[in-house]
Amino acid sequence: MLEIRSARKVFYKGQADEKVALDGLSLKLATGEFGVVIGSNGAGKSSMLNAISGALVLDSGQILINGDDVTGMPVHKRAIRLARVFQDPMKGTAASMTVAENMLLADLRSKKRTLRQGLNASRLAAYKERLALLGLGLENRLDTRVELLSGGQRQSLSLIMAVGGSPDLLLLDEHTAALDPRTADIVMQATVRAVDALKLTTLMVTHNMQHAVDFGHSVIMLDAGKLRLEISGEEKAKVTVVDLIGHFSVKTDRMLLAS
Ligand SMILES: Nc1ncnc2c1ncn2[C@@H]1O[C@H](COP(=O)(O)OP(=O)(O)OP(=O)(O)O)[C@@H](O)[C@H]1O
Repeated sequence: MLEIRSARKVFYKGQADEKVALDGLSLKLATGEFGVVIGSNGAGKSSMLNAISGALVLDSGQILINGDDVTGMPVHKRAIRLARVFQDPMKGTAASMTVAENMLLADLRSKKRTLRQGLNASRLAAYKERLALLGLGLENRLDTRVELLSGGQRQSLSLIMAVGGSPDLLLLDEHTAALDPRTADIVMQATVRAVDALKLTTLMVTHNMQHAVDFGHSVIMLDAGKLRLEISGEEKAKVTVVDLIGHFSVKTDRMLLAS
């Protein structure tokens, strides 16, 4: 469960270029809920994710994860409870290491073990099982160096590595934005498979309105640092790309073409 209470963050306060990034933002995400966050450039989406991860210190307001107030908790302590996947598929994995070695690295990071324990048979079996969740055949490529994988396979591997420690919350920070449309769809399918199988509470930021329509339990729209709209249940099942675009106060050229 995630709760953001009246989060406020102002950059360059009192100066001519003052920017209100979060303006009393409040939202709740239930345990197991997959919320998709949309909003125009500068709406506060990254600031919100950074505030949740602790990278951004709020001026006021609170962040609660599973009921615990983590507002003042340092980033490294909060990191144990959070998983985050970023835009760049090259960042979440080590290119010159194999799929299995990458899984081991993630495993050791989340469980604070030493490298001495290495890749034993039970670990390899567990990694195969995890990778199979993605539906991309990575479980059969344990000995392949990651640099030989496609961008989509690599980003999906980043995702499964990030969630190895059973986090309370998964943050997807435009994790398909750097991929071509077909690959982005493949990664989204893999994401949904993993999120469903592992019952992860997930907050995904995207500029892809079709993904916001097709995936997740709710759509959360931010505007000028506030919650502008929340759509869930039957309303979410019926919503279209055109409906979502209609709620944007600022429309980009790409959106105007799509509507
Ligand atoms: N480190 C910073 N220093 C100064 N201003 C910032 C900083 N980070 C964000 N802002 C400002 O805060 C506002 C919200 O930015 P934020 O990056 O959170 O929006 P966003 O919704 O993620 O936008 P985008 O879709 O372009 O990534 C913007 O006006 C932005 O210029």
